[in-house]
Amino acid sequence: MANIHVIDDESSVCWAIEKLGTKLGHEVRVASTAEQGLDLLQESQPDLMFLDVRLPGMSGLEALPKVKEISPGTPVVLITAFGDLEVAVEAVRQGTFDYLVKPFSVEDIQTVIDRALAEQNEAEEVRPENVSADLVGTSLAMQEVFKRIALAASSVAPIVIQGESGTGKELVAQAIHRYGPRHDQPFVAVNIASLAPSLIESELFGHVRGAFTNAVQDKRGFLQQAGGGTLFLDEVAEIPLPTQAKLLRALEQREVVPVGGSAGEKTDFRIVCASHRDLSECVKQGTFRHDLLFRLNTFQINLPPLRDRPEDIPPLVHHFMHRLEKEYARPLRISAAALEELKKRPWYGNVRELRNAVEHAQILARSGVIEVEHLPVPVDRQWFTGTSAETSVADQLEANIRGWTKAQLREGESENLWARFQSLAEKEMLEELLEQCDGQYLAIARILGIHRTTVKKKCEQYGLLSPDQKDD
Ligand SMILES: Nc1ncnc2c1ncn2[C@@H]1O[C@H](COP(=O)(O)OP(=O)(O)OP(=O)(O)O)[C@@H](O)[C@H]1O
Repeated sequence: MANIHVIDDESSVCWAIEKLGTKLGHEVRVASTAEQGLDLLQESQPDLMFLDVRLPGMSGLEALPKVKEISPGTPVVLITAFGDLEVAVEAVRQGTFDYLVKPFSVEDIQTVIDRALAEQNEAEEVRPENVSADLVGTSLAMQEVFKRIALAASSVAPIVIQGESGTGKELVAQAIHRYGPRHDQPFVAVNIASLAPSLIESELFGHVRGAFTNAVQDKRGFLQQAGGGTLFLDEVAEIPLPTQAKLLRALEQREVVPVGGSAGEKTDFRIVCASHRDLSECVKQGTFRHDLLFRLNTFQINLPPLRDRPEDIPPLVHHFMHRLEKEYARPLRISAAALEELKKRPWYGNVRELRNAVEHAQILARSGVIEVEHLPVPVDRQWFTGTSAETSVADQLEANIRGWTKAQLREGESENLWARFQSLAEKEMLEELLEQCDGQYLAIARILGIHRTTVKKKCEQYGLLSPDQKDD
């Protein structure tokens, strides 16, 4: 039997925890203010405490250091109706065990009680400096994200952030850095998709003078620049396979060898990666090394698309409006109808699209009130997913195959039609894949779902070998 204290001014919360706790065989004592709770604590030190953040008089966060002083071994679960990133960070920083966002279910309470009593205070330290409210979100999904950011910041493990474009992956990476122990060291953000594929390796690892035609002097790469701090690799799935191998080596050995160099430079950076692609899928398709994913994916944060958390739209709109008010030094408001309209839209471009829409509307709203007619037209899904382009390529291919077949028949070239078509298609596909996969048969075999020796045989058959192609 454990001794549990609940400090909350909402009697229904006290009641629910008391009822469940008693049912589980624990002794539960309740208090409705922090002051009463501290008195209770002087009488008996509980095995677990539930503490509301918003209390009349002294707040839960103010009471927390006193609780820790009186009863240092007691795991504390913070309860908040207004959970935000700062609360999450502060909660973890102060060594609280967990925090619950209202409304929560009986199952949530039971999970927390079971975990706390089993583990007895496993919370870790994070630094509180530079707390900022850049990441906005009141939805439960975002509260979970804040909680994971706080936990990620308290460790130095590699982190993978997954989410559609515009969901705030870079902001999350910045927050992990800002709240972490390396916050006063560099934060180096690199969007791999924005680099020319042929330059990715030298941009990441640097190069020595003379390594290639334009390498007129030694250059430090992003990995070296991030030394001591955090390296954020956005769109990490776009790193070519050979460079992935080099990145893995650098992470394992904490040493960076510049392109054209022979000696490695010791470096120590924390790596945070992001991708809008499912990296496990990329591994299945052979475009991402499984050992690298294994190395990077110690802890994952998934950012839900904005359309799955519409309750975040009003606070985000007000956040962006507030920033514009400050930038343009003029008050800005939004009509209820315009806000309703924004809440209804699917936001395939996520928060970035919403931010752009607010900025667009602000320019047109000369009176300072954003109305429906000031909003831009919703952007088509295909614009973000590229499905229309892909469909039209597929359509073109189909049409071309029909056209080619007709032409062959017309010209009386029907002999071995199937074999001729197959070799035509195979050759083009293999040629493209050899280029994409830097000549590695194994990677091509994974993508095609056929055996490596078949790939090799076919490449030889079509004369696609070149002396500089590496055989994995
Ligand atoms: N929760 C949020 N609160 C406030 N601003 C946000 C939030 N999420 C995203 N933004 C804003 O939306 C824009 C896009 O965010 P960010 O660049 O972090 O997204 P991303 O997921 O990294 O996008 P991409 O994958 O395209 O690089 C930025 O202006 C960012 O400030």
